[in-house]
Amino acid sequence: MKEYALIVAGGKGTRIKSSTPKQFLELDGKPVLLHTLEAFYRYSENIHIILVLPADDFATWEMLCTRHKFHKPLILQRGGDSRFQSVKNGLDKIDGDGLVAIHDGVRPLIHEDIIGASFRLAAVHKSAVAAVRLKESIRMTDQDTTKAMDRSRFRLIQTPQTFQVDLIKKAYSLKEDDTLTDDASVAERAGHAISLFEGSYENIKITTPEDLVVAEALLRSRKGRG
Ligand SMILES: Nc1ccn([C@@H]2O[C@H](COP(=O)(O)OP(=O)(O)OP(=O)(O)O)[C@@H](O)[C@H]2O)c(=O)n1
Ligand SMILES: C[C@](O)(CO)[C@H](O)COP(=O)(O)O
Repeated sequence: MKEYALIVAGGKGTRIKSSTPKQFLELDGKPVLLHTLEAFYRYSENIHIILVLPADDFATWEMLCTRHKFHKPLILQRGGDSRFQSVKNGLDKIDGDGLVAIHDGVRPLIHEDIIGASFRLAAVHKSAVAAVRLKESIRMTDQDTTKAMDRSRFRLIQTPQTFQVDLIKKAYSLKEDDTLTDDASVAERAGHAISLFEGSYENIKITTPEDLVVAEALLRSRKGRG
């Protein structure tokens, strides 16, 4: 089955408060996004990568990304005003069937084993979404009151989120809704059951400044492990 990776890197990174979008900030000597792309090519030299870049200054980001030569060229696409729009634009670049792993460009610590597991499981279950258990207690808050919750019933959801191409394209053809924060919620809204699999605590999303420090430390420790 044909395998695609749809890497969304079209955001502005407002929460990290940097003038350069966070996917292009340097992490252990190279841009965050390059770490992410390299992990997918480590998984497979034959994977088809669609890379969604910010629509503002698209030509600049395009030049930056094509300067680095991979053995298989990236398929570039313009992002939209929301992650939903960026994923939808990226899916437009896929013709025919297969499986697509949708992944945040700002999760540079993704490991090729997780990518492989997501494709294997999606081939069987039509969807495969990386998730981890909570390591802390949680409470539900409601104005002035709070209530302890059973953490064993919850998962933190990561990417990759891998789907059959036709399923996820149809799901993204429905109307955008702000409450749909990931691809699993978009597929679920379209009536599909979502299969979870074990992600990794290392697969962090660079969202706020301290995440860069943690990512740098994790990358160094990986190098130390060889
Ligand atoms: N319009 C958008 C918004 C987000 N993303 C991508 O979706 C992933 C996860 O989004 P998030 O961490 O929220 O990124 P930003 O939207 O850039 O960050 P912020 O919400 O802080 O502005 C990122 O790789 C980001 O580049 C995208 O492709 N297009
Ligand atoms: C897709 C995602 O990374 C799964 O955890 C997450 O929902 C993105 O959220 P954000 O608020 O747009 O960063």
